[in-house]
Amino acid sequence: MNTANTNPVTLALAKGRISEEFFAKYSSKVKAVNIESRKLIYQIDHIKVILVKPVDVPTYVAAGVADLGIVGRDVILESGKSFYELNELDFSKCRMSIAGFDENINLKGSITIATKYPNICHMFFPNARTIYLNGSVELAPIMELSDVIFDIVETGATLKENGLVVIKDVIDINPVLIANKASYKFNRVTINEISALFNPEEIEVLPCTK
Ligand SMILES: Nc1ncnc2c1ncn2[C@@H]1O[C@H](COP(=O)(O)OP(=O)(O)OP(=O)(O)O)[C@@H](O)[C@H]1O
Ligand SMILES: O=P(O)(O)OC[C@H]1O[C@H](OP(=O)(O)OP(=O)(O)O)[C@H](O)[C@@H]1O
Repeated sequence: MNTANTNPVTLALAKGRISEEFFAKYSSKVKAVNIESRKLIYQIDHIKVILVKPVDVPTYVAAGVADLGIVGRDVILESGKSFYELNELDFSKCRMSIAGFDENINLKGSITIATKYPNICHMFFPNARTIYLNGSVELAPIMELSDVIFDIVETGATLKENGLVVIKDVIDINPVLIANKASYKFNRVTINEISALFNPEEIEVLPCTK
């Protein structure tokens, strides 16, 4: 990743779907990354890329251990942590929606919502009771644990295969390039150059030797 300024920068990249789609999107420019590898640190010129569980990216960036992060807006909102948001990135797009069986349910009423995202859910549906689940959220209304779910929808296949329908689309989700506020203040030129690189895509990934 060539920029005029070469101050060292650490980028926490959400491991899994986002890192895979990030490397796929930049595949013509990216080399020496084996997606199957267990390696967690790569060096892209002066940028150290660390592969981090999505939910942990805000923790690394808020602590300033990573200057930059790339993670879904869902995770950013749920974390409640404060960063600068530099770029919305154009891959791994999805949306967060309310889904269930009854399209006429009153979403402003005292309903029960199962979700992996209780904080975001409370922002949009303050009257609802939320039940936290860590995955397979679609099961909750089927098993009568909740009235509806608040979850990520991409293709809609999971909802369809489980007989659920979208009742309300709530928010569009993209990966976002975020910056630690102090890092941005002291390293603004380098970080702005990196931010600009994410559109024209000039990235070369090399294994980290340290
Ligand atoms: N169909 C989808 N399902 C889930 N997340 C999606 C989808 N499409 C895009 N995303 C984005 O990808 C991110 C989740 O990636 P991934 O599924 O690899 O992680 P995860 O399974 O939530 O995390 P972990 O491995 O820590 O449980 C979300 O935060 C969201 O921004
Ligand atoms: O609209 P679709 O394309 O079907 O994608 C949406 C599904 O993908 C995610 O689940 P994930 O695969 O992350 O598994 P999880 O249920 O264990 O969170 C999400 O929670 C939905 O279940």
